[in-house]
Parts: sequence; structure tokens; C-alpha cells
Amino acid sequence: MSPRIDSPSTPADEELQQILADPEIPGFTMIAGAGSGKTTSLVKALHHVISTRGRQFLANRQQIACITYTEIARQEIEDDLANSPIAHVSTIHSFLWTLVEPFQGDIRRWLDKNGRAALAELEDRYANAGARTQPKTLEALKRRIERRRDGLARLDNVEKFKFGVATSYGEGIVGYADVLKMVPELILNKPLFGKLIARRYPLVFVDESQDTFKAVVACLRHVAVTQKGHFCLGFFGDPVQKIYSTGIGTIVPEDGWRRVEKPENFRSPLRVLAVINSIRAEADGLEQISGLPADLQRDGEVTYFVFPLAADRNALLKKAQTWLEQHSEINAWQREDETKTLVITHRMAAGRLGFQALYDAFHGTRLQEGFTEGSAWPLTPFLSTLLPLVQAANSNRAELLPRLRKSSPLLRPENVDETTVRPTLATLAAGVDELVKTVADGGPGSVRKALSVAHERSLVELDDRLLQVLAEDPPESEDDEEQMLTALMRCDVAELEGYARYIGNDSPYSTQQGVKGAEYKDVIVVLDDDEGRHFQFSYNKYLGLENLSKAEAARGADEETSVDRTRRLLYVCASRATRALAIVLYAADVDAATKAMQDLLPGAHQVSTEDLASVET
Ligand SMILES: Nc1ncnc2c1ncn2[C@@H]1O[C@H](COP(=O)(O)OP(=O)(O)OP(=O)(O)O)[C@@H](O)[C@H]1O
Repeated sequence: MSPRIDSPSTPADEELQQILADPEIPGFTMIAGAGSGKTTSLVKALHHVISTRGRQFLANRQQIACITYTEIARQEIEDDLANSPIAHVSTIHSFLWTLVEPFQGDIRRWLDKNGRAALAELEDRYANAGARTQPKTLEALKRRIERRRDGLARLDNVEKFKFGVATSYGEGIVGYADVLKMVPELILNKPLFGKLIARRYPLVFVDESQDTFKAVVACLRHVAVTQKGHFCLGFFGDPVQKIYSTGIGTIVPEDGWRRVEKPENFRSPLRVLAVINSIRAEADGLEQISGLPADLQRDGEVTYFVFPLAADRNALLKKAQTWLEQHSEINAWQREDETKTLVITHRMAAGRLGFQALYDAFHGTRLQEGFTEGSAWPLTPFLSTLLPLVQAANSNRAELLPRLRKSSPLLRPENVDETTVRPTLATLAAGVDELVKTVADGGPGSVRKALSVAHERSLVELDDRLLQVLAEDPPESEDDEEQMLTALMRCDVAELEGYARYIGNDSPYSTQQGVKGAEYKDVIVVLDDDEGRHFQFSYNKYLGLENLSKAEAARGADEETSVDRTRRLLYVCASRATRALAIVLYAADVDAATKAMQDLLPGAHQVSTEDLASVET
């Protein structure tokens, strides 16, 4: 069994079992602080239903749906439940797609209507472009109009629509953004959808509910209200851990819903708990108590550093890490794989892991999201084939052949026979050696060189769009995808290695936004607005070291500001540590910042820049 399922039941778990056994209760919320065991309760409740009513679900061809925020969280819950066929665990987009996929006619009609509206808007912009509009902008607009027209014309030929990252009408791919718009609209407007959802998934649990899209929450609530007696909807979340602006935050229960409370914290050692309670005080004042029995409670360690802005940030961060390693009284900070450094932006991680130019190439383009998720198509050949080939060539040549079998067109069964296989393998081996050399040499433009070698030596089959940029530099363009491809080709291939480690979660860095739900033994949170350049968050404003902008100062008490968002971000980060927490702040006025940190972090130990003078890194 999994540690989550085995963890002791709390009164909340028992209450949840009663709720799930009562068909008259259409919904519930379990809203509680960090580390209170919400996900644990969710998994225990799923396990309970599977063990007590699993057969009935199977016989009725029903499942319990559980919606998670990330793919990692999805996988963990699946593992906890030993991949039970009764639980349908998925991320939100993929769940929405499962609901709509059987309704191919509805998908086609929705795409057609939506596509025509988008086309009309583009045509309108083109027709009304002023005399000062740059010719390049007009060109790009024209290309977009042509692509839209072409996609709409090909819509009728699509046999079956599929789900993908970005919508491509002609290829029948419905992207994330469209799924998110289409499915809630269909659920709200077509009563049959609600009925079918309740019939197929009589229980739906949503984890990290605070960051769930408002439209999704609205359509699920609609099902709960209209299908009363046949459906139960449960939200597990914490409004003070809301990170994304698209998230709903607080979920107000409908009439007849139950609120399940969880006052304990099972994750944070006592000193960390005091700090997270203090950070939370100004949000909603909720104070947690440790849920662990006295003999399992630990004090933990909280340390903070305030560094001057003008100093060498990386050098000081390194010194702080060394200081922690040398001075911990509880033997924390000794191992890289137990330490996580949380930075505010991918840009910061890119700077520290050496993929700044790659980051810049994708930043601000429509592939930015795919870049941060590791799914951007131009990088796929590197991540899935070329870098693993280089790694195999360098450390385990036995892996080369199985890899080449998957990627090289020369090794497809129809292209290989007994007489050609030897020379083909020799050609491929020489190609791999050339690729290894190109990657080892690196340098500006080596991304293009590595791709050319891979293509010419038939190590991999490349997408037409990449072949086109290899053949000729795209003309100067305002199209962000074309600009990105040009910039990408100029990058050093070494950048891709740092990037691959980062997105593979194989580096000591993560972004502060990306660690929801996770926990690590030792956590360093870096507070550095200057390097972050993130307009949504500001640690200086949060700590009172900088004034709010005029617009923010004028907001009403119930409207959120960067101070609220930053408080929540810091709360999420600080509450990830299970043993030791360190906070590193870079500030213009070190004295004022130190005072603010003292007030915010009760019982924490301050280490000054002078204390670090003797530390050698
Ligand atoms: N009933 C329990 N008894 C002992 N430990 C528990 C219990 N419930 C949860 N835990 C432990 O507490 C930690 C936090 O649990 P979990 O991740 O479920 O909390 P959460 O409320 O979902 O967290 P967060 O909102 O901060 O991401 C985990 O290490 C988990 O194993």
C-alpha cells in the first residue's frame, strides 16, 4: 500500500467517508492550509470508495474522476491507487477532452463557429489597418488570415478530432486553449452533457481547486446542481496557495454542500510552522497546529540572509549554501538531491543553469508555455532523440542501437535487409560520432549544426518546419514562431543540456510557482525582484520596502494586488520544507529589509554578509 493510504485517518477522513456514502449530499469542500494532508485525504477517500464500492462501479461501467493540476501529481495518485481502473485520474485538459471526444459532431460545429469568428476578427483588423501599420505587420496578419482560411476549408475533411498542444484545424488537432473554452460551453448549454457526466462519473474530485479555471469550476457546479442525487463534487484546496491568475481562489459551497475542516499540519517542523503561520496571518489568519504525535515532532531550522542588490548574486547565494552546509545543527543541507532552490522565474533558473539564450528565444512567443513544460515541438528532436543519443554514445553504447531503431528512417523494417544492415549501421555510427563531436564543440549556432548532422546522417526524421529553417534562414519576420526558430538555430547546443535537466526536474532549481503540492527536505527560497522582473509578484512591495504603484494603491480591499500574490507565493514555497528552510533576500536597503524579515520570520536565525566573509566556496 502507499504511504498516503496507510497514513492514519483523521476526523476529516471519517467525515468524508460519511459524505460519500450519502447520495443526498451533492458536494463538499475540503479547504485547509499547507501540509494539512488534503491530497492524502483525497487519495484515502478514493481508495475507500474503490474498496467498498469498486465492484458496483465496474458493473455500472462507472468511474470516479479525479482532476489534478500537474502531470506529476496525476502520476503519483495513479501509483498510490495501483492504477485502479475505477479511478480516472487526469489533468484538467485531458479530463475535458475525455468528456467531449465522443461528440465529434459537436466538436466540428464548435470549431467551425469559433474559427469563423476568429477569421472575421482578423479580416476586420486587416481591412482597418491604419496607414502607419508596418508592411511586415500586414504581411504577418495576411499569413495568419490565409492559415485560418485554409484550416477552415480543411475542417470538413477531418475524420476524427484529436487533442494536442496547439489547435491546428486542418490536421484536426484541438489545442489546450480551445478545449478549455469549448467543453465548459457545451456542458452549460447542452443538458445531455451534464447527464452523461453524472452517469459515467458519479463522483468528481478536484485537487488544487484554488488554481482551477473559473469556467471549469462553473460547469462542474452546474452538473452538481442539475444532477442532484446522482452526482457528488468535491473540491480540495487552499485559497492562500493560489498561484495563477486564472485560478478561482475561494470556492463558496452551494446550499446543501458540506465543509470539511482540517486544522492540522503534518509536514512542517515546528520552526517552519511558526514561520508559515506568520506569513499567513495577514491573508486569512488561519493558524495550524502540528498534527504529528509529540514524539515525531521536530524543531527544524529556519535561516535567512539579506544581501545587497549590488553584490554578485550568484557568489553570495553559493556562499549562503556553503554556510548552511557547514553550520546546520540538524545535519541538513548535506545532499544536493535533498535540497531544492526555488527561484521566482524560469529566467533566473535559465541564468543559473546556462540556458539564457534558449529561454530568450521562446520568451514572449506562442510556444512559451510549451517551452516551460518541455513540450515545444522545435525542441522535441533534441529532448527525445539527439541528447539521449549523445548520452548513450558517451556512457552506454549498448543503448545506441535500440535508440536508433526508434528514430532513424534507415532502420525501418522496409529499409533494412541482410545485405545493407552492416553498412547502414556503420553509417549511423559515424553519424552519431559526428553528432557527439558537434555537441562537445558547442558554440553559437551549434543547435543548427547538430540538427543538420542529425538530418544529413539520417539519425532522426525532422518536422517539415525544421527542415525549412535548415534549408534557409527564414526572412526577417514579425511572426513570433519564425523569429523564435531563427533565434533557436543561433543558440549553443550546450544550452539544451541545462534546459533538459531543468525540465526533467533533475536540477536543484525549480520555479516558485512550479512546486505546488510537492515537498523537499531542505528548501532555499530566493527573493530577488530585480532579477525576476515579474510584474505580478514583488517581494519588495510585500515586505514594505517599496511603495505600491498608484493603480494598485487605489484598489478596493477585496481586489488583489501584487502584495497578496507575493504573500501566497512565499507561503507555498516556505511550506514545502520538511526539515530546513532558508530564505535569501536581495535588497537595496539591507537594514530596512533585515527589519522586515525579523518581523515576518519569528524564531528564524539571521546570517549577515559579514558572517559569510570567512566562507570559502
Ligand atoms: N493523517 C496523516 N498522518 C500523518 N501524516 C500525514 C497525514 N496526512 C498527510 N500526512 C503527510 O503530510 C504531508 C502533507 O500531505 P499532503 O501533501 O497530502 O498535504 P496537502 O494539504 O495536500 O499539502 P499542500 O496543500 O501543502 O500541497 C505529507 O508528507 C503526508 O505524507
